[in-house]
Amino acid sequence: MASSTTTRNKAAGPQDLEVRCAIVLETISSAAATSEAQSKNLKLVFVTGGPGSGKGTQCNKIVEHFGFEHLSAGELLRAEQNSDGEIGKMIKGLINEGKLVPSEMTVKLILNAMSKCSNNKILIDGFPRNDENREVWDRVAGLKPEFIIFITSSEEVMQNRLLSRNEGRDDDNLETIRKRFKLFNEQTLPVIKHYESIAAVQKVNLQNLNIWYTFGFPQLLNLYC
Ligand SMILES: Nc1ncnc2c1ncn2[C@@H]1O[C@H](COP(=O)(O)OP(=O)(O)O)[C@@H](O)[C@H]1O
Ligand SMILES: O=c1ccn([C@@H]2O[C@H](COP(=O)(O)OP(=O)(O)O)[C@@H](O)[C@H]2O)c(=O)[nH]1
Repeated sequence: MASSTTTRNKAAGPQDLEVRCAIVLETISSAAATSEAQSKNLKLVFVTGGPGSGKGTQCNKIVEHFGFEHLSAGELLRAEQNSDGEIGKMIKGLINEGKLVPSEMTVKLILNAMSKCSNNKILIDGFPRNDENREVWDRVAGLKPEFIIFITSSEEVMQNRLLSRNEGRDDDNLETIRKRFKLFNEQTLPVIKHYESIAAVQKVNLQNLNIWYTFGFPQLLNLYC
């Protein structure tokens, strides 16, 4: 409990109290989306891995070959950062600092996006990133993933990929990349460890694989989804 509070304070800052309250209120209404989601026989797969490990790349291939819908938490947040007002500014600031956006906001965006999906097979890319993310997800969404894909690579390879991916992202600079790696090691790896005790985690090293890995996923996807 104490560690979630610390993470929460670090991510949001005291000036965001008003913003946080608004988010919590909106989150309650997205609980309605959750019960609808449950009745759709949803199959969720979480896709995790360090920044630049290739999560988005593999997700695009899985969508192409296995008919999943791809929801990237980072992309949903980047779309939201352009919204007017304090919330957009807050998200932009946190992403550019390599910090996490408050969990309520991310969960709300994922649930809203899920409620618009007609597909019942959904990849959730880049979430949850820390224990507090997972707690809020479990509390608000209450949906367990069928399994988790965990993509690994060395930091050197991931850093080179991020610095040359040319997507115009402000957070793909050396200083922020180092902060994102630190956050991944300190906060995301423990969440993956947690999932290893309650769900199947498929770990795939794509460091030397210059191609997509879809050929490795069919058994899993057929088995679980
Ligand atoms: N297996 C791979 N081999 C070489 N380059 C890759 C591989 N997977 C992804 N990339 C490249 O690395 C960069 C980061 O990949 P991306 O899928 O955006 O990572 P993430 O979503 O994990 O941040 C992109 O430019 C992508 O084209
Ligand atoms: O659940 C999430 C997912 C992403 N982010 C923010 O969005 C950034 C980019 O995440 P994304 O998954 O798009 O990229 P990656 O860092 O994996 O390359 C992260 O560094 C965080 O600042 C967040 O706060 N919560």
